[in-house]
Amino acid sequence: MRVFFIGFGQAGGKIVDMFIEQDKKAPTRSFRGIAVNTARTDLMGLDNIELKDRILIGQTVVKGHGVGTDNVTGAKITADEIDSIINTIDNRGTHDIDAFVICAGLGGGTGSGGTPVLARHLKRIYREPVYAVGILPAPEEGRLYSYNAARSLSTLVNEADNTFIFDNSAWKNEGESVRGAYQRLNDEIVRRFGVLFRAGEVSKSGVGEMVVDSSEIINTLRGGGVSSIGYAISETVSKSTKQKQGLTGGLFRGLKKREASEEVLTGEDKSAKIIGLVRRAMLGRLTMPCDYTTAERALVLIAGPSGEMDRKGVEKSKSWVEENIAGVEVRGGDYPTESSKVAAVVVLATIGDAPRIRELMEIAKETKEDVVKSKERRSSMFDGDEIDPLFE
Ligand SMILES: Nc1nc2c(ncn2[C@@H]2O[C@H](COP(=O)(O)OP(=O)(O)OP(=O)(O)O)[C@@H](O)[C@H]2O)c(=O)[nH]1
Repeated sequence: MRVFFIGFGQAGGKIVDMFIEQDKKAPTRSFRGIAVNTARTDLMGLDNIELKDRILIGQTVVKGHGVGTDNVTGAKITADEIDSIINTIDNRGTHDIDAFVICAGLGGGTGSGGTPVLARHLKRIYREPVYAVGILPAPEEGRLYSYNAARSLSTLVNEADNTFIFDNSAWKNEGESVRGAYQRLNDEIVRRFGVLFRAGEVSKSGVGEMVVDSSEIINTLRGGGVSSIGYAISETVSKSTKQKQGLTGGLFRGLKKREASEEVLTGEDKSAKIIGLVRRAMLGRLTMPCDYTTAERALVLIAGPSGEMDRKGVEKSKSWVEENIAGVEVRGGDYPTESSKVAAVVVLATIGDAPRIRELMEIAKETKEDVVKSKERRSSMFDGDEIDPLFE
């Protein structure tokens, strides 16, 4: 899939910078990316996004210092400067892309406010789908972050074609600070979404047993709402791969009969391994912990050495996923990579129930009520006609 990434705000910019770094190491280029921010230093800290693709917005308002966790200002600045953002996107070229993906931390100000605004405009202008990767704040970051995230997300789900959620709190370790975990969390994000977004691209390693192209990803995400991703990886170099690599010529001929009977075994072995990986991906830690049985659609992707790809394994995995989710639409396929490991990604699309999002909405509601109450209290302090103001 050819993806145009937009990193909005600090978290988004860092993550897109990593996607571009990953793409530079890949045999073929699938990604391009820009970063948008109100903070100059955040933009300067990036390594892989070209300087001309880093856009500083809101200079006249916040003078390059960021919006300080105020997402209403983030949204306003983005709306005011949408033309210059779209111009940069146009200049970078959009004719050959399959989708836009906006990445942002939803708890801050710039990315949180800007992402829904940008999604709306991209959808208005381009035909390609617009997805978001939204990072949820950990509760320990405070209620303002949760409030921002809830407001941003509830707006975003109506603007983007689908929103992938990554929950910082589910991924940081016990006793670890969120900030201290950023690098590791970002690695996890880029690894998972890298496998997903690279699917369908032509690779030097050949084509898969069951090719999956970008239209299948797009159809999986068509339901909108929020989605979560599972991922698992295994060491490969199975017995059959070793044998194929090591046995040639006379030696190979001599062992042909034995190998033929082993092939059956290793064939089943390969299927079993893929099914096992897919189960681990779906039942393990998801980018957003949620009830996978409420997913409306799913996509199963296997990436790894071509010798490890197995049609039957993918088919069986798809059936297993289908038995376990609410909907019946399960797509899937595989593609070869030059890695020595097999990776499985399961996209659980359009999730019907996610306790973490319910919790976030609840915190936001309480926060809003508290803000209203405290405003009323404050203004009531100065109520009354007993004291005359100095002037009207
Ligand atoms: N996973 C991850 N989360 C991050 C990272 N940086 C910040 N966050 C989270 O993102 C939220 C804050 O968003 P930022 O991107 O820092 O804020 P911003 O969009 O730049 O907005 P302002 O700084 O308010 O102008 C918080 O919940 C942070 O925990 C990162 O590198 N990785």
